[in-house]
Amino acid sequence: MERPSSDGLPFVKMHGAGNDFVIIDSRARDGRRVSPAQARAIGDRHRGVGFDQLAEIVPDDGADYRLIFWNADGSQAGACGNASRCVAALMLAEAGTGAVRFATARGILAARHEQGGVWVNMGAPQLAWDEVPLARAVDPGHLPLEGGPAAVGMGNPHCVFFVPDAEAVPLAERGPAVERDPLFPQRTNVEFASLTGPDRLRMRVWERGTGITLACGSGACAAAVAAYRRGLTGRRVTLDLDGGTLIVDWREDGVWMTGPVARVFDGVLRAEWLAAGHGA
Ligand SMILES: N[C@@H](CCC[C@H](N)C(=O)O)C(=O)O
Repeated sequence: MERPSSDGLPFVKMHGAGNDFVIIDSRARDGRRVSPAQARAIGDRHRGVGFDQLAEIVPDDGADYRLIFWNADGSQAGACGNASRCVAALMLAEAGTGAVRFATARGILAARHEQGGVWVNMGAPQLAWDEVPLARAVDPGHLPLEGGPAAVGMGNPHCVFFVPDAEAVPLAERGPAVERDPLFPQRTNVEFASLTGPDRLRMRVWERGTGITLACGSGACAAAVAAYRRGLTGRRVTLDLDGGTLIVDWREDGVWMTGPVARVFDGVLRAEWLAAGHGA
């Protein structure tokens, strides 16, 4: 079989609790960057590679690296907790250090080895209506929507519903309707969570720009923050998602999150495929 041409675009495929990512390192690409059309083409699960998010690593003057997050529909996201953990696992191994600092659209975040895993500090939750952001001044703790969900920003918007049974929610119907509710000027990620034990939530997710995913790290952070604020849990919460379990710990210096990480395969997007207009 013909080997990939050397001028193709290398990538790494990873997942964190089933939330899957294509990771492209643009630090040595002479300023070339992923375009929205390329992100959509690479994200096509039939004609491309497929991902929930594409994480692009670019250089940054004030941090070890900068991350740009792309959704499968070609839109960008200000935060992605699970991709941040996956890239941090690569970077911690590459740097041979115990900690890294990386820049994102919401500022500089940190990740480090701790308690046998890779933890990422997703920063302070955004709890004011205009920080989430919401379209008008309502109480983000109890939104005027059916079910009275909570809105929490984690660098991206989240709408968290606490329901008796997350399994019973028709996610494919409720998710897109809430994602595009006029209360969310930038659309929103949508989470349905049920309390299943002390400091433990079962959660299912509809992600803005992607749809149903097996896990969402920033969503887990938002749900843990909302659960604490409602008096349902303490500040350290275990969340069981469709693809695995995440742990969130809301500390003085930010909302920390950890969970499983796997490097699945390395590949090269063929130069011919890219040049043929797939994502041009
Ligand atoms: N999978 C993510 C969140 C990805 C971004 C989201 N779809 C958005 O548009 O905000 C995570 O692990 O946080």
